[in-house]
Amino acid sequence: MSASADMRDGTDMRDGILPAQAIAALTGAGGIRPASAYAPDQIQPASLDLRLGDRAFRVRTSFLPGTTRTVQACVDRLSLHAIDLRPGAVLETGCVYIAALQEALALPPDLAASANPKSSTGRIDVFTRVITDRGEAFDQVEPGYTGPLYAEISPRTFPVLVRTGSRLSQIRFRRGQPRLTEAELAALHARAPLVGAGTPSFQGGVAVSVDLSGFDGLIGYRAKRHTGLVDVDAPGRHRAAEFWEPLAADGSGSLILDPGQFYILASKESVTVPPDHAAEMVPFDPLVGEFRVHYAGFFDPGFGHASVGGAGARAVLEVRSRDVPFLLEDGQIVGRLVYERMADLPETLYGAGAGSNYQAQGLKLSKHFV
Ligand SMILES: O=c1ccn([C@H]2C[C@H](O)[C@@H](COP(=O)(O)OP(=O)(O)OP(=O)(O)O)O2)c(=O)[nH]1
Repeated sequence: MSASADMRDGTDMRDGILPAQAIAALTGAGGIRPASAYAPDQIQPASLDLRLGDRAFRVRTSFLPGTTRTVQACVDRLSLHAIDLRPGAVLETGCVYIAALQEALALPPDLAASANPKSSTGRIDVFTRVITDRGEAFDQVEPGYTGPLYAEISPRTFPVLVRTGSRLSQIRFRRGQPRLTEAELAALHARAPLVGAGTPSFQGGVAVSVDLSGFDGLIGYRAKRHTGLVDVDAPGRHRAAEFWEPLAADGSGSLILDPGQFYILASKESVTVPPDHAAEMVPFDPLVGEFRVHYAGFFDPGFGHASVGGAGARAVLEVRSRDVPFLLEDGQIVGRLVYERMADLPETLYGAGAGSNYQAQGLKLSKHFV
């Protein structure tokens, strides 16, 4: 019997992104090895949140292990200081940290995975990527990978307070190549619009543009500098005004992105992810401008879906300009949504559970702020 047949995950081995119940079954079969029992709501409709372990290392530089090294061997060479995360620790801006995660993997050969920051992590500009032993790319887990997972964490704007169990990243499990072709995307959109109204461009994913006309007079937020700490595990406990400068709509329909500044903006189109699909926002095209949108791109099945109270939800965009000031215009295409088939319908959709903080969102800061 093959390893994959040993590890039945409840999807009858269909190609696609594993839904929550299949992630639970994969865990039961030993394909995911959590150091302790999962936290409530740790399994999301199409992903698993990853928890920080007991220790982090401040390292001199970001790195990839390459085909021959383990992450620990690289940390042994580059570590400046070990930090105990159990009582909680502050991670400073501009520094790079590596922390072992509580979830290790022993994937069957037909399952790969990819990671992304949680949306709440991206919205506070904590740059987070997952690395594996012998890994040659960030956030990518090869089919059949057996070994530990680590998070590389680098707060860019706010210093953050984290602790053992904090959930900054999430992982999706994928069998086969479930990504929709342009023709399949167009057909799905024709059945029920994936973005707003009208016919978008489907090349390389569904085009998403930025709204700079204003939501109740606001076009977005610019992060303040030299702020206090954001406790990543304290939703609703930080005053937005201490961390963010609201950007009022001035009628120009444009915004000059200041290099080095971090912005929260929103899409012009409403976005929908049908329950039997998952989506990911990818940068539009590096050739269209010196700015980057999206650091946290997973969109859950059911996001924006009317059946779970999401109608009209916008995509929140995390935006920064690179080296030069850049003029962003209302309606400019800034990202693309890539859609993938689920291996099975998730038992719970985004918006149906208590832990869905961003269903039906407009221009929305992370859940930490009120
Ligand atoms: O760049 C992004 C990424 C995601 N989302 C939306 C779609 C996604 O379905 C939702 C929640 O994302 P995620 O599950 O990553 O957020 P979270 O931080 O875990 O929040 P929650 O507690 O609501 O799950 O936010 C965006 O608007 N912009």
